[in-house]
Amino acid sequence: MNHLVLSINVDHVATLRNARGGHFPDPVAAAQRCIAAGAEGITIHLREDRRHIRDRDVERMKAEVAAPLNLEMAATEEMVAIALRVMPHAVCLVPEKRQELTTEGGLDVLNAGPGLAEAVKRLAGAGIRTSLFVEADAAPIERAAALGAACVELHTGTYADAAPGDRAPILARLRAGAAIAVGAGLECHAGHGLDYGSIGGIAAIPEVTEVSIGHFLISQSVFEGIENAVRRMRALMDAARGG
Ligand SMILES: CC(=O)[C@@H](O)[C@H](O)COP(=O)(O)O
Ligand SMILES: NCC(=O)COP(=O)(O)O
Repeated sequence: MNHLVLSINVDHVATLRNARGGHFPDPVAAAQRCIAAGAEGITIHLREDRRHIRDRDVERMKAEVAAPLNLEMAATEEMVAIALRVMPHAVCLVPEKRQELTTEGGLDVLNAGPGLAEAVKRLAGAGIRTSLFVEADAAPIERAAALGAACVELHTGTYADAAPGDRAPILARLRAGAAIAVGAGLECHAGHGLDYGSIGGIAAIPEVTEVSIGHFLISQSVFEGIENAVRRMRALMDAARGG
């Protein structure tokens, strides 16, 4: 089967750093270790409230990590300006609520105002691979293609949070969504909440070409080290992909 790219989200290294207000642990150093261990990209989410990743982290990540940088952000004027200045390899536009603990679902692409279309146009026009974080339904996926996005990232949080015995219908919806995305000419990515137990189902979807995984792997690093956690995830992905 085709290769599945693993992009590690290091947001929660910054969460730990910010807990004490200093410089340790450094999310850039963590990202470098992930790449050395076999990850192929780094994802960071610059939130409007800067609760974990901060502006300087975005700049350093671009300058100091030799791997494609995927910047997750809301489609606001402030964030678009930052992306156009830093020029990450990729931007994934996500919904964002200040009160949420984490991203709760896909973008409401169908009811989005002109700001979303304008953001896609400016980012894609600057040569940044632009993705929309969506639920695995035909309407938002097809609208993402119509807006000129290069990719969609399917929200896997509902699948990952479900009990293993309840996952089959959710996985079937993700599988169908991935086929719709590719049929619409989009690259199909997936992410949110994935762990060692849930990655197999997603990695086995051939249309999915990239996954981003963060909270679980950074947490698991406490027990087995970040390099081992990345290697183990990579091995599970490869096994699900058929070697
Ligand atoms: C868009 C997405 O799925 C996320 O992973 C998001 O970046 C998570 O944000 P937090 O890292 O703040 O939970
Ligand atoms: N886009 C998903 C992501 O970056 C990581 O999400 P999570 O594994 O931290 O839930």
